[in-house]
Amino acid sequence: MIKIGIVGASGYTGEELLRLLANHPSAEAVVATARAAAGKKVSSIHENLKGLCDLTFEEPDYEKIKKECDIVFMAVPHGTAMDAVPEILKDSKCKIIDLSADYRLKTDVFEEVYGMKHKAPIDAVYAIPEVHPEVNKNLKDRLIANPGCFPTGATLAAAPLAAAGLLKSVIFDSKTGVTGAGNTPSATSHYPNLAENIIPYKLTAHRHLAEMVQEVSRLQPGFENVSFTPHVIPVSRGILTTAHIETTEKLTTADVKKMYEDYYDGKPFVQFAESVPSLANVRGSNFCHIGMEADARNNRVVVLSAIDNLVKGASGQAIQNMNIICGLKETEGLWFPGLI
Ligand SMILES: NC(=O)C1=CN([C@@H]2O[C@H](COP(=O)(O)OP(=O)(O)OC[C@H]3O[C@@H](n4cnc5c(N)ncnc54)[C@H](OP(=O)(O)O)[C@@H]3O)[C@@H](O)[C@H]2O)C=CC1
Ligand SMILES: CC(=O)N[C@@H](CCC(=O)OP(=O)(O)O)C(=O)O
Repeated sequence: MIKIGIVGASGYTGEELLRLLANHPSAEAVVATARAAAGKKVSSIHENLKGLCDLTFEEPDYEKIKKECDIVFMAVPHGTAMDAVPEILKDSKCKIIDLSADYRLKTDVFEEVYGMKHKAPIDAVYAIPEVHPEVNKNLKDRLIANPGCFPTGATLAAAPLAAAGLLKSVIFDSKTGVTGAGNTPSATSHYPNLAENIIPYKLTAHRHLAEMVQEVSRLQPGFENVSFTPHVIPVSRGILTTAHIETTEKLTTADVKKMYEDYYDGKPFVQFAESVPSLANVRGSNFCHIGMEADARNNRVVVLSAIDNLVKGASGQAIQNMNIICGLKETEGLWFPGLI
């Protein structure tokens, strides 16, 4: 059994890692840290895990984690993973999968976007497995930067057209559930503000834009004509992204569909919607559902992607990456449907 440590296990992504690992045939959580909840049973905070998880929250003790764990998931806020990552990697064989943004971007871009000095720059592998199959080949990599939730849905929506070099401009318009903001209450998540409402925010300069540009331009070198606007909607989970893509040539819906089917052939977690993808069909699962239509009047394609922000957008993708770097089947512990 692969032994897992989760740093930040009292939060949403920490809970989701524990929930998914409870059913993983080859991995088990052995350490769950949380400072405020230290000493409390995990299942007293995450009551959905009663009967499934017998761990007690501990203060983070990285020397102990290094001794007891093969894989460490960092499920902590941006700017705090970097405090622990060098210590965990030093004199140990542990591999780290960091769910925060600390290792997703080049250091200078990170410092500009997140407005903080990086305390411990280290090379990491940024891994959306469907788009970066090279992760499969590097079983020696020890630090995986797990992608952001919006960039996961956005990159999956644009990747086949980008890889074909067909992008002229892309506007990602995303609707997200409230858990994307973590478990600290805010005005946006306050029920009377959000119920029966949609709240757009960070209209042109969300921090995930840099990650989207990084990933799309990796597929289509030199392409940076990307815009992104997020909206919070009154659901707890899910991100539906509408990508308005201007292409360099006119395409039919059949052309685009074929291109996407070919690109995602053999990628089990990307599936195609019969008409349009819905959040309900992917909720709780690691699937990304995609739908598309070419605009017959001009060089424009609308591509939709639906993911669960806590699963494919965070903890599920982190376990998918763990499976890959541990040489397990990519789908292990993750092969189950959405809740509808
Ligand atoms: N929510 C989402 O949809 C997604 C989140 N992410 C990223 O995953 C990370 C975790 O997010 P989420 O679970 O939502 O966050 P939460 O705010 O829900 O939880 C954060 C966790 O980290 C712990 N923590 C906070 N500060 C520290 C610290 N300095 N050292 C050790 N532990 C700390 C908290 O407990 P305590 O303070 O008591 O120790 C808590 O357990 C973030 O970087 C987030 O951006 C990525 C993709 C999607
Ligand atoms: C609703 C809401 O506030 N969502 C968050 C999503 C960010 C997130 O989850 O962070 P990472 O994916 O970068 O780790 C936001 O827009 O900042």
